Amino acid sequence: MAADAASDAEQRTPRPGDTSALPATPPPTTTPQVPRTVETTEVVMTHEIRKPPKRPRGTGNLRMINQFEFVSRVGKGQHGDVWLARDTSDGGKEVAIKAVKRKNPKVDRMSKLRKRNLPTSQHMRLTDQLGSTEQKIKKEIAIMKKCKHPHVVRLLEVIDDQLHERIYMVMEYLGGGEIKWRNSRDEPTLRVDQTRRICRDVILGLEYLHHQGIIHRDIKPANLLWSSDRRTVKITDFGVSHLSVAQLLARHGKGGAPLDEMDAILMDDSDLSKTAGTPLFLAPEIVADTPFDDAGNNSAAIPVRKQPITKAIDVWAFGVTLYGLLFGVLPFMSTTEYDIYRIIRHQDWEPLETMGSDKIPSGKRYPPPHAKGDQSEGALAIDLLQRLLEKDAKKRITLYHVKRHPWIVKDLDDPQAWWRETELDNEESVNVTPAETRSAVSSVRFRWGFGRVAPIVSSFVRKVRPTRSFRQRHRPFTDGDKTKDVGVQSVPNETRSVSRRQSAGAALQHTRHTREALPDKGKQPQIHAQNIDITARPPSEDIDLYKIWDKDTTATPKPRRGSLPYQTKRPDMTLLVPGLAQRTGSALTSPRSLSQASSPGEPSGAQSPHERPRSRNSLQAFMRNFLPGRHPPPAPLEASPSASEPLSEQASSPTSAATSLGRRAGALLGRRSADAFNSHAGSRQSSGSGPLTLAMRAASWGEMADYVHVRPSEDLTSLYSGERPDEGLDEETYLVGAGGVAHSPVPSLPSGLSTVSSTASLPPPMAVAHSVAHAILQRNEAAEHAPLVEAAAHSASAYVQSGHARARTTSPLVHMSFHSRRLEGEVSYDDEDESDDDESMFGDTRSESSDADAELRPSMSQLYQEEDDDEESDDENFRLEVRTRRPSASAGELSPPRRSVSRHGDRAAICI
Ligand SMILES: Nc1ncnc2c1ncn2[C@@H]1O[C@H](COP(=O)(O)OP(=O)(O)OP(=O)(O)O)[C@@H](O)[C@H]1O
Repeated sequence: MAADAASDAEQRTPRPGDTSALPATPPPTTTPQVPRTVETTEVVMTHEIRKPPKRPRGTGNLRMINQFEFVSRVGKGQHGDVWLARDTSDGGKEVAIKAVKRKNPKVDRMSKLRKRNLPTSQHMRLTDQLGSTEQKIKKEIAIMKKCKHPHVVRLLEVIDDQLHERIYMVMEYLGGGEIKWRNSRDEPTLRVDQTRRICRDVILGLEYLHHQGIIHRDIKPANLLWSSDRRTVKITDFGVSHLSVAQLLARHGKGGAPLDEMDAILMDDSDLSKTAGTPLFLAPEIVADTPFDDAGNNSAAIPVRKQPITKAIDVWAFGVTLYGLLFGVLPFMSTTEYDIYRIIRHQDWEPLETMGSDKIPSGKRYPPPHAKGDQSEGALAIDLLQRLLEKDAKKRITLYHVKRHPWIVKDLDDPQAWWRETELDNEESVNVTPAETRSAVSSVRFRWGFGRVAPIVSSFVRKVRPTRSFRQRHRPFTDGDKTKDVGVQSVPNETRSVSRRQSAGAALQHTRHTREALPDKGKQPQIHAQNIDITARPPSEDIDLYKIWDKDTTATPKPRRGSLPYQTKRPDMTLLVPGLAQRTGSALTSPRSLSQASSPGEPSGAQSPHERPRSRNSLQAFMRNFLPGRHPPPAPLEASPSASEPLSEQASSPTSAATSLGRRAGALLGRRSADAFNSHAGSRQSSGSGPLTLAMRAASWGEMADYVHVRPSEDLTSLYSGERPDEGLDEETYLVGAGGVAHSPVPSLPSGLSTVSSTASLPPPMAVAHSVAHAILQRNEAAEHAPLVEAAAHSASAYVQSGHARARTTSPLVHMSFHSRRLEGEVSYDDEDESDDDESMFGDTRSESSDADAELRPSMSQLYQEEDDDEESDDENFRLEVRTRRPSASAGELSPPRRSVSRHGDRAAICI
C-alpha cells in the first residue's frame, strides 16, 4: 500500500527536465460576461487627523496618529520610514506604518538624474510625467488596496494628513523583518530547505499578484518579510508595482470595464517600459532597449531584445532571489549600474559549489542536470535556476510551472494537495471597475481641488512656518505684526478628487494611446497580447537549454552613444554625487544618520543631536534632544551650562540663554565658525530672551548687528526648518553673509578663507555678490573663471536688488560649494522645504564642463516658474547653483518663494 502510494507520488512528481512530466498549461480563465466585483480588502481611508488624547503623566510620550501609537522605526524606504505602531483601539495590535511625503523633490530629482542615464523608450515622455513621488504613492496604495492574500503584506488603513502633506500607510506588521540571506562573508545563512519554504510562499504571493494583474517589479530578498514566528513570508513594497490593464483585459475580456473610463495613471501599461526596480534583479528584457547588440550587430545571439515587459520580469527576479538565498551572492554582479545591465543581458551565470548554510553540493550547470537524469537536491535546484534565469522571456518558466517544479515540491508529502489547496479560485478574482479604480486613487487626496484659489491657499498653509514669512510677500513684516505667530490651526477637510494638473497631459496621451490600441472591443485582448505577455505558456515547448546557453553571449559590446559605461567617464565626475560622509569626512553627520533623523512620527529620543532635522516635526524631536542633560555638547566653546538647567530657565536669563543655546547650536550642528561666533558675543547679548535669535544667528556669521531684527519668539526653527541644511559643509564650502564670508564653520576643517571685509561699505546685496565672487576667485585662484563668477554674483545681486529677495540680510545668504576642482552645479532659486536636499544631487555625472554652456539666463524673472515646470528644466543641464535660502521671520521685505533654474557655468554651487 505504502509502496503504491510512493510510486503514485513518484509518478505525479515530474522529473527535472522531463518536460512531459510537467503539468499541462492551465486552462484559460473563464471569462465572465459581466465581471463580478469582489471587494477584496476593506482598507480604511481616513482623512481626519484627530487630536491625540491627553495622557496622564508618566504613561509615556509616544507620538500618535489617530489611534496609532508609534513605537519604533523598523525600516527606512526611499519615500519614507516604516514604524512599528500599536493600534490603541484594537488592544494594542501591532501594525506597521509607512509614513511617506507626498512630494519628495530629492527623490524626484535623483530619479530624473538616474533616468537620464538609462535607455530611453518610446514611452519615456509619458512615463516621465508619471514618475513623481506623489504618483508612486498613489499607485502603491491603489495596488495594495487590491491585495488580500496570506503571502502579501496587507494594507489596513490609509491616513491622509493634508496638513503635513504626509500619507500614513497602515499595514500588517511583519515582526520577523527582512529575510537575512547572507552574512558578512557573503555566505548563505539559510538552509536549503528553509529557502525552499520561503520560495513556496513567494510563489503563492506572486501568483496571486499576477492573477490580479499586478506585476510587482521589485522582487528581492529585502522585499520579503518574515512573520514574527518566522513561519510565513510575505511580499511587500509595491512602490514600483504595476497594475496591467492588458492582463485584466485578458482575464475579463469584452465584459471588462471600458478602458477610457479607467484611471489613466494606474492602468497605463506604457509605464512598464520604465526601468524600475533594483538593478541587480532586473530582467534582461528591461535593460535591453535596442534590437541590436552594443557592437551594432543585429545579433541573434541575444534573444532578448525588444521583448515586451511582462510578469515574466518577476519570475526572473525570483530566480535572482533564489540564487541569492542559495549561494549568498547574486548571479550577476557589478559595481556600476551600466555594467550590470550589460552583464545581465549578455553574461552567463555559474553556480557555486555548494548551496545553503548546510553546504549541499550544487553540481554543475553543464551538461544540464536533466540531461543526466540527476535528481539530487543540487541538480534540481540548478535546473530550476536555469529555467528562471532564462534570458529570453518567452522561454522563461512561468509561475504555474515553477510551482510544480520538482525542487519546489521536493519535501512535500502530497504536492497535489498543496497545488489544490493553493489554487487561486478564479471566481474570486478581483475585477477592477472604473468606479473602484477611481476611488482607489481619489480617496487619497493629494491636492485641494477648489479651483484656482486652492493651490495658493494650500501652498500658503502648508508652507507657512511659525518663524518664517516667506510666503507673506503681500504683508510686509513689521515688528508689531501679529502674523509672525501665524501657524496652521486647522485645515479644511476637502473631499475633492485628485488634481490631475501634473498628469493631465499624461492622461490625455494615455487616452489616445489606449483608444488607438483598442479600436474594437472584440479585438482588445488580442491587440494587447501583442504587447503584453498575458498568457501562461508551457515552458517545456521551446526550452532547450543547450541551444540557448551554448551561444557566445560574452563578447564585450561597444558602448552605445549616450550610455557610456560609468567607468569610462571622467573620474572626477564621480565626485559630483558623493555621499555626504565622503564629502565631509568630518564631524558632520553621515548621510545615514541624517536620513534617519527624518521622521514624521519620530518618537522622542529616537534622534541623536548630531542628526539634522528635516522637518518641523523632526525638528521638534531634535530640539527635545537638544535640551541640556540629554546630550552634552561635544565641543563646548565656553563653560558648559548646567546639564540640569531646563531650557526655559536658561531662556529667562538672556545672556546665558543666548550663549548656551548658541554654543550648542554651533557645537552640535557644526554650522558656524567658533571664532565668528565668539567674536560676536556682544551681538548675541542683544538678542533678548529668545532662545537662539536672529541676533545670535547673524552674529555667528559675522553679520552686522544693524541688520538684525530681534524676535523674541524666534527659536531654532528659523535656523533649520526648511532651510538648506549644511550637512554638506566641508572644506569646499563657504557661507556668505552680508558682512562677509565665513569659511569652514566646522572647526576641525582647514580654514582658508575667513572673511571678505571689502564689502563692508556696500549695500547688503552687492556685498553678497562681491563676497561670492571674491570667495570663488580666491578659492579657485583661477583668473579665467573671473568673468563667469562675477556674472553669477552680479546676477544674484540684481536678483536680490530687484526686490525678489530680502532687502536686508540677517543670516547667511550665500552658500557656495566647491565639489571638486572643476565643479558643476546650477543656478537655481529653490524654496523647496526639502531640507534633505544637498547640492551634490545637482551635480550631473554626465555633463561635460563647457564654457559654451556657461551662461546665466538674462532675466532672473524667468526663474519664476511653476514648481512642476521647472522639473523639466532641471533636466537640461547642470552648472551653477544659486539657491534662495528661506529667510527668517524678521527679514523684512521678503521674496515670493519660487524656484527655478538658470545656467551658467563655472564649477561652483552658490546658494543665496
Ligand atoms: N509591514 C511591515 N512590517 C514590518 N516591517 C516592514 C513592513 N514594511 C516595511 N518594513 C520594513 O521597512 C523597510 C522599508 O520598507 P519599504 O517598503 O518602505 O522599503 P523600500 O522598498 O526601501 O521603500 P520605498 O518603496 O519607499 O522605496 C523594509 O525593508 C522592512 O524592513
